[in-house]
Amino acid sequence: MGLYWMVFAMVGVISIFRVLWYGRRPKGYPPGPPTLPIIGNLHLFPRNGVLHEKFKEWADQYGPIVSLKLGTQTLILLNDEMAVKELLDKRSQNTSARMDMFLSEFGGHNQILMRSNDETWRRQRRMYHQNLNSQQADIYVPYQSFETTQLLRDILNSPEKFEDHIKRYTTSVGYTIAYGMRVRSIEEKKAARTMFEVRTENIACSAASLTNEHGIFRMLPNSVIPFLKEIERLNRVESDLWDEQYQICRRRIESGHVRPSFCRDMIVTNTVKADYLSERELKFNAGHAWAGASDTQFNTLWFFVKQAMILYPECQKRAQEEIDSVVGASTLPQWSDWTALRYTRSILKETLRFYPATITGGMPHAVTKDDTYLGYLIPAGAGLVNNVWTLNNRVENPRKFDPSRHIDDSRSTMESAIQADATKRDHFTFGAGRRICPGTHVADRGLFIAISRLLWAFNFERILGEALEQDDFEPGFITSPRPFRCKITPRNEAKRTKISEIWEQSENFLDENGDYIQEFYDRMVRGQAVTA
Ligand code: HEM
Repeated sequence: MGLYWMVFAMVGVISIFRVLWYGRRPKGYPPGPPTLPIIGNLHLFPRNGVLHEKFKEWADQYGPIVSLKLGTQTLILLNDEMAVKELLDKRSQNTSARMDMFLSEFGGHNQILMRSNDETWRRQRRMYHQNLNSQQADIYVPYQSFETTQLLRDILNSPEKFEDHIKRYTTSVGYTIAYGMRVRSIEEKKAARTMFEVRTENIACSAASLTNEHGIFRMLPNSVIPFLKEIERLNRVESDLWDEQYQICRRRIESGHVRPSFCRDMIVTNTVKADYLSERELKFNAGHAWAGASDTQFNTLWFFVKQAMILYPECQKRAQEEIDSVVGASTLPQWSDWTALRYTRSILKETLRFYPATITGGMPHAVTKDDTYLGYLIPAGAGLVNNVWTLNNRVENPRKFDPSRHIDDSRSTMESAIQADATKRDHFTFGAGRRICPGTHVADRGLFIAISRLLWAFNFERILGEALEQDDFEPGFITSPRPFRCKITPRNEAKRTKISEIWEQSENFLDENGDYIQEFYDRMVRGQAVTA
């Protein structure tokens, strides 16, 4: 009996010890804030959405790499350029996995952003490299140019709805690049509304993260946990959505119409056995290109209006003077003006640095095997955060919006990201290493064309008496400014007339549903200019 109780007591003590051990930072890990048993540092995570500021505070206090314990999981913040270059770029073979995430199990692990770096991810990624590289991205410039002509017309007609118009622009550009079809209006297009519903379902994501941290939930049947039912519903909605768009694209190919798109190119090039993707994987790849291109670019352009136009009117004026002298008052700027429009291009770079839509660094990379850096253990399974807010603010006078800091930099986002000296990167907004955003070429073009044309067309002014705080963000995985109002007017009467004329010409290429007519695609495929 005595022995029985002794064993029982020992097992009890060991179990309590083990439970209390959870959440503690083991010896040799990078430094970080003190932990509590079981929860680690979870209690220190702000509830009001200013996580990026907390990450910066920890970086300032503990140095270039900081470790955090989230229950049983470890998160490591990379806070300087050297850490990102060394760990995410140079050691990418070991740092391109994703953390074990419950959310990624839904949809059969087909969401490229969350999928770990297995064979299917490699094939999905390859499709992006093949079909959205810089030459391929050039093919889609006519879509982006066309869509800006509607953007200008929409803002001219209802300037107070500028936010909706920008959202339509990026959603339609994403849709045509993904599938070769347009979104004339988000209200009219159910698929676009559904895409945003699924994409912005943050509550489900944060609920699911609880399940990662407390693994016991993962053993229970999904039917007994209420938020899992919601995630399952969302994933069914998403799967049906991608299926529907894919089938439309497929039918168009079968009927012999050439609509340049990522989906079409994937279907056509999906012939190499070593890189073959199943139909379901193709559908998800196309769907996530659309989703990945829409809210990120929308929020970047919305931020651009906020600071470049409203809070820093002198930058607006300088860019307008540049556009007038380089391009001329009556011609719309083009993608080919990237090199000549130095200041305008710098406004884009500075917007991405100043207000990264992926403000907490996007999805953490994960470590496959134990490693060391600066003498600290980087344990297998830990998440590595490209701590973008901290990294982007490691410049002189960081909270001054100053495009001239990029004036001599004509590199594309990708060229800048892969250069040997990471301290010369323009910003860290698109990530790093093997998981860097594969949409950078498309984003450079779509954002530059929109920004230069908005500056060409309009004056943006602050509404007197209305408060507008510079660093006030909506919390979220993809952040946005808090909604604000501004006054938007054509720069002069000649611009007003020109915007209407350009839209009238553009409309000739649309059918009654607002989709492109065959001639648009024919000219695009032949490389002929389609619109202004
Ligand atoms: C302002 C525009 C954009 C921003 C700021 C942005 C940012 C990011 C970031 C930070 C990541 C994670 C990178 C990492 O893990 O290191 C990412 C991944 C991704 N982005 Fe973008 N992105 C943008 C536009 C686009 C566009 C236009 C597309 C598609 C056409 C796209 C498709 C993707 C995909 C598929 C991934 C997942 C890659 C993977 O996990 O392997 N993004 N993006």
